[in-house]
Amino acid sequence: MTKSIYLIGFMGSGKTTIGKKISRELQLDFADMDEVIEKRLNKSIPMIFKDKGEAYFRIQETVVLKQLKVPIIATGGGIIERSENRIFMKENGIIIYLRTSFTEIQNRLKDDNERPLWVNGDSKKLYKKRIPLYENIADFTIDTEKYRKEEIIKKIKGIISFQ
Ligand SMILES: Nc1ncnc2c1ncn2[C@@H]1O[C@H](COP(=O)(O)OP(=O)(O)OP(=O)(O)O)[C@@H](O)[C@H]1O
Ligand SMILES: O=C(O)C1=C[C@@H](O)[C@@H](O)[C@H](O)C1
Ligand SMILES: [Mg+2]
Repeated sequence: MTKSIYLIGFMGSGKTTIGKKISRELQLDFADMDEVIEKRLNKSIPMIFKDKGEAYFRIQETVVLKQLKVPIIATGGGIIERSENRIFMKENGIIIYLRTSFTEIQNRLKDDNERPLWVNGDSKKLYKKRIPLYENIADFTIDTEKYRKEEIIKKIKGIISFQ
């Protein structure tokens, strides 16, 4: 594999969960961008947002995106916000969008307090704004409500096997 697989989608779409499982099953290196940022700054995402603000987080996110060279990458939900990130992913990888409805995300994240923009922001508005961005850059789209996790993983493995 020369290109990375970038998993994209709204918060709670399963990028981290699915990415980790695939990398384990295929024994391919994996990076979760949020985890990389947290380790680098030695701070949790909520603390980064609280202490430094979203703009600072977005800068770190772009730096990490450009440095990571591993086969499977779980991005953060906001990776598509910057056009710079979208161009980079398009040029350097295969982009897989894990499509999930807002209702299902509400269900999955009902007890979450680790995602500042989910907890504090207008998440419905954010969701509506981002959907076209995910859709427009995706090379492949997988509906995470139509398929079980195992089936999603199988589909992604299929995509990888063609690279
Ligand atoms: N396909 C799925 N079906 C049901 N629940 C799921 C599915 N994928 C993930 N989940 C659950 O949704 C929650 C959020 O998943 P996860 O952390 O993988 O999302 P994410 O896309 O990485 O979010 P973020 O953008 O905030 O990093 C977890 O509790 C996870 O178990
Ligand atoms: O959707 C977003 O903007 C975010 C999603 C998470 O993965 C984290 O990257 C952070 O909480 C911001
Ligand atoms: Mg994640």
